[in-house]
Amino acid sequence: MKVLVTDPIPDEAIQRMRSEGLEVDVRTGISEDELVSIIPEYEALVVRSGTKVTRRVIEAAKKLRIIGRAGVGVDNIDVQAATQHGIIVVNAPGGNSVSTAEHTLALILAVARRIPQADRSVKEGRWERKKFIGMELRGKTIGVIGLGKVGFEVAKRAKALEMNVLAYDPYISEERAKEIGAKLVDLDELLKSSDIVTIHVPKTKETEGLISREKIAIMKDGAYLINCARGGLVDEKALYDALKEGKLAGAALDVYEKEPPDANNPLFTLENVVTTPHLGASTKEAQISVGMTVANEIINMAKGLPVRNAVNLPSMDAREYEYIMPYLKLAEKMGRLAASRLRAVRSVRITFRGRLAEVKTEFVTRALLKGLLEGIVSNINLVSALPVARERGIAIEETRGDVESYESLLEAEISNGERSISIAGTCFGSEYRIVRIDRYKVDFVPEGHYVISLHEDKPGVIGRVGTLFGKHNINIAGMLVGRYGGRGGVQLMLLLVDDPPSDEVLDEMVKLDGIIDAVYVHL
Ligand SMILES: NC(=O)C1=CN([C@@H]2O[C@H](COP(=O)(O)OP(=O)(O)OC[C@H]3O[C@@H](n4cnc5c(N)ncnc54)[C@H](O)[C@@H]3O)[C@@H](O)[C@H]2O)C=CC1
Ligand SMILES: O=C(O)C(=O)COP(=O)(O)O
Repeated sequence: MKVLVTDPIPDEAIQRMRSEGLEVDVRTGISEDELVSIIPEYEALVVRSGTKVTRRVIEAAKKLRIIGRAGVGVDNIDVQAATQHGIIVVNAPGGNSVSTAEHTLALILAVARRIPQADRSVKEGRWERKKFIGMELRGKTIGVIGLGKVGFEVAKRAKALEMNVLAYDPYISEERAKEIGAKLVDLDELLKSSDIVTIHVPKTKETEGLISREKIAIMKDGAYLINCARGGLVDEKALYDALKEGKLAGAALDVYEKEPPDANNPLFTLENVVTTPHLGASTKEAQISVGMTVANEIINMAKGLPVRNAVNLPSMDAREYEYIMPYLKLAEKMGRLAASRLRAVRSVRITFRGRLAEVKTEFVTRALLKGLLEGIVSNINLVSALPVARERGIAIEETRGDVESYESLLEAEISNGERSISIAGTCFGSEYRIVRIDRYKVDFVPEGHYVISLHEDKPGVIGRVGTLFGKHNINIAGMLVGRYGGRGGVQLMLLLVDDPPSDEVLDEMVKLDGIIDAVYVHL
């Protein structure tokens, strides 16, 4: 896999990818035009907040399969365009939360005690002790907007400074807020009551301009505003006016509407504004953490393993992820097997039984659809499988239930409108097995070249098949006959062959006395 890195990440992360045989090129600081011209040769792209991964970049990419964001915010990546092109976007949630929270605290203390201004004054030869009167934090109220990973860590640290913590986050539970001693309130109440307002929400269509001129107007007089999340969440012009007029006592900003900002940004002329150049995540620890997370995701992808933190796929915790992994392989193989027997699939019903019914299974469904569609649609993967299946009008139904004799069972009933096939499988640790095809009980690891056929249960059929394959010099490595209902009737045969048979061999096989049909599938 060829990997392009366009923002600075630690050497350790680059070496990690190289040690797994990945070819890594580092080209930091390149323009969009340069990126567009070189992206076609790469399968993976690693960025931070500096590179803008626009639709134009994504459309120019010919082989790109994964974009790794060594950090959290993905607002610099056109995720929708990536999804449409089947490109997985991964980030590294949590790895930089503490560093960003610490930076937020540093900004709060800096603006409340006017440290940068005082530092400048001393270095310029003055001794202005009366000028730099600050505000004690103890007993003051801090309003945390967005009680996610960073917001939570900020709240925790504010408590240690003996502050009252209010939080506004419509997506978080009361219990989570209580854990940290924060009181959940609505946005207006938070703004009216807080001496310090700090923002920790992602930049989305919903949050853009969240702290508008109207919202600033309802803030407490003499309050401070801290933005260590994203530019564009705060109306910079309105913030400037509020600071200039003395409505707000000060602001501390790590992020800007435009990055890098224009040197003549009016906010930079104000004495009561403290600034840093998007440094929240810039610690050695955070960079190693997010860099290694993304490197490992890219290595997983290169090995054909699913990734853990895709923003355009559901996320999973580590235990669920481990449990579900073999089921992803199983589901994909079940999809392939079904596709070999049915052409245009119209409906898929998936049943998760046992422990599997209790975990997040969206990946399993996607893996099954991937197996079903990969022979028909190019560039199908876990990201594109679901939208592509929907686009093609495939009805997808998921149900859950109990099971006896296995810990978990995965069942799929797949139909093309005329015929259907039903397959069931299970996993034992990391090993996956198919245990039923239609009404036939089987038990095999679906790996390798298979010929699957139906035949009349009468003497001589299996011998004739053996002779045919022998004649064409195809070694039969394994054979399994799934019997249903005792002697006679129609039975299922699975042949594991060392080499794929040609269409002519399969035609010859179907013509043999007693054979009803036969298909080849690579599992
Ligand atoms: N300055 C820097 O270098 C860094 C900045 N960040 C930024 O900080 C922000 C937060 O990051 P994390 O805590 O890791 O993300 P997160 O996803 O853990 O937390 C975001 C929180 O915002 C809440 N939220 C979403 N929409 C909301 C709305 N309309 N109103 C109120 N709350 C809302 C969510 O429920 C969630 O709890 C992101 O914008 C991220 O990009 C993160 C790391 C470093
Ligand atoms: O992780 C984030 O969201 C950040 O804002 C950090 O950005 P950076 O990786 O330092 O460019």
